[in-house]
Amino acid sequence: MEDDHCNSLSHQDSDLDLSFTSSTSIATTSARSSLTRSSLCLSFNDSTRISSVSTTTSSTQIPNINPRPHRNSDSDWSAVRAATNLSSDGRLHLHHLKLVRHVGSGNLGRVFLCRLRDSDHANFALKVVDNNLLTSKKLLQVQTEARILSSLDHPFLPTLYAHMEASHYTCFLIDYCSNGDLHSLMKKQPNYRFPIDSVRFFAAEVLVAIEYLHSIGIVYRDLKPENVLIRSDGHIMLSDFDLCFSADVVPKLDNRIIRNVTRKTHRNRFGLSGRYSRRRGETERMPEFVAEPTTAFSRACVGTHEYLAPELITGDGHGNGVDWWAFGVLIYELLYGTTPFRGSSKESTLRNITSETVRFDDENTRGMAEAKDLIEKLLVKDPLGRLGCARGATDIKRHPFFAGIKWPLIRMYRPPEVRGLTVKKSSKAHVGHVGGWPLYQKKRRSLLKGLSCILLKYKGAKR
Ligand SMILES: Nc1ncnc2c1ncn2[C@@H]1O[C@H](COP(=O)(O)OP(=O)(O)OP(=O)(O)O)[C@@H](O)[C@H]1O
Repeated sequence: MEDDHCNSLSHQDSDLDLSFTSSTSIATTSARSSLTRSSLCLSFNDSTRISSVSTTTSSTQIPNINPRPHRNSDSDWSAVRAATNLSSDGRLHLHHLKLVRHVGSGNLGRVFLCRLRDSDHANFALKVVDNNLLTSKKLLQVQTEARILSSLDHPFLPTLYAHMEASHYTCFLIDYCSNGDLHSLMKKQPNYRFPIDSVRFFAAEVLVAIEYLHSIGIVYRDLKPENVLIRSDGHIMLSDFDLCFSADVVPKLDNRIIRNVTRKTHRNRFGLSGRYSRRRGETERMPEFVAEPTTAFSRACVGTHEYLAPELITGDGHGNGVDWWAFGVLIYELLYGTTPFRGSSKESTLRNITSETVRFDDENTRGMAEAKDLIEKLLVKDPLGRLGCARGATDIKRHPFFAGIKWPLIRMYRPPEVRGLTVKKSSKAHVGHVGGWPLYQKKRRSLLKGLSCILLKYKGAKR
């Protein structure tokens, strides 16, 4: 009941109405339950980069509005900006918000669906952390999450509209994802398995989100379907950044050498450069942008059992490769409804991860051979030989499983039609399904056909 506003926040931050903390009795929309695979955070003898963050909590307000270029002109930002402009100190406060309902609880805090008091059209998620209930380790995780959230600016990652520190609460105002998480959606599918084109869609978007995180030096470390939320438009949003660590990244332009291919430009009848032909025997250099934190290093054992990479379990230290391993596990789970190394206990799962190779017992229906090949290349025990570890998403995007995807248009693909996914119509034009031929290409072809007919007629008339 979205409109049954639960306990609202008080009008003065200094005089917080804490009654909303009792709202846990309200049913959660997410399928999170006691069966949820929880993230673990064990430290070996390594302080990791997280420790560079100060442990003191500030009661003063952190400047809470950062411009987010990719969302700058959208209505949610406009609503937040309008509320902020009316505020006496030019900041957003808790009293500008009304809570609608409790959405779920995590390791660190609770998440509420909320709206701005003066504008009912935009939904937001408010993550509320009670600092008094946290150990110093968890406080560090909250600070990591705050730091990471404030640096993100990507359509498949949360936009931090405001970061509020009030009394002993830390609050993050981010995008609300009305379609819940991918794990809950998976449970609604027949045999918990998504059709292959849906897996391709979700995997492609997750890949782009991780590519962005790595390009700014963030190793995510907690990839799993529970942390892939789905927005109202059917596109994904990665969540939960408390286990991330930061590393240096040096972006570079690599030259990819393509053998046996020569491109020769043809001229079409209008004198425009048209299609290319290929000739054997020559090589071509193609510049590619690579920004992968290949020197990232941490010894902390964090993540979720079934998704841990072998190097995390052995504790020898790990880097960017843990995300590419987890990406392989994610694709496997979305396709098969279970993870590849799952054992009868957590210990046997960990043993399987370090000793077993991934196995597939089913037939190769359409697209499955490519999917299996990609999974095998991601689930290589040695990170040095794992796809993605050396050059990041650039290499993974080229895998035949993703053939045909127009990566710059990824936001424009139509989300899959799967059971339980309600996609709100957006004003954005779609370019087709990820598995199919983008619609805009069909349109462009018929437009060109029409144009050439007109030009031929015109030439004929002149003669
Ligand atoms: N922006 C959001 N929109 C909709 N639901 C959300 C949003 N963020 C979190 N949730 C849901 O709220 C619940 C709690 O999320 P939260 O991130 O606090 O916990 P968590 O995922 O368990 O993370 P942690 O690892 O920090 O415990 C989860 O069920 C999650 O799916």
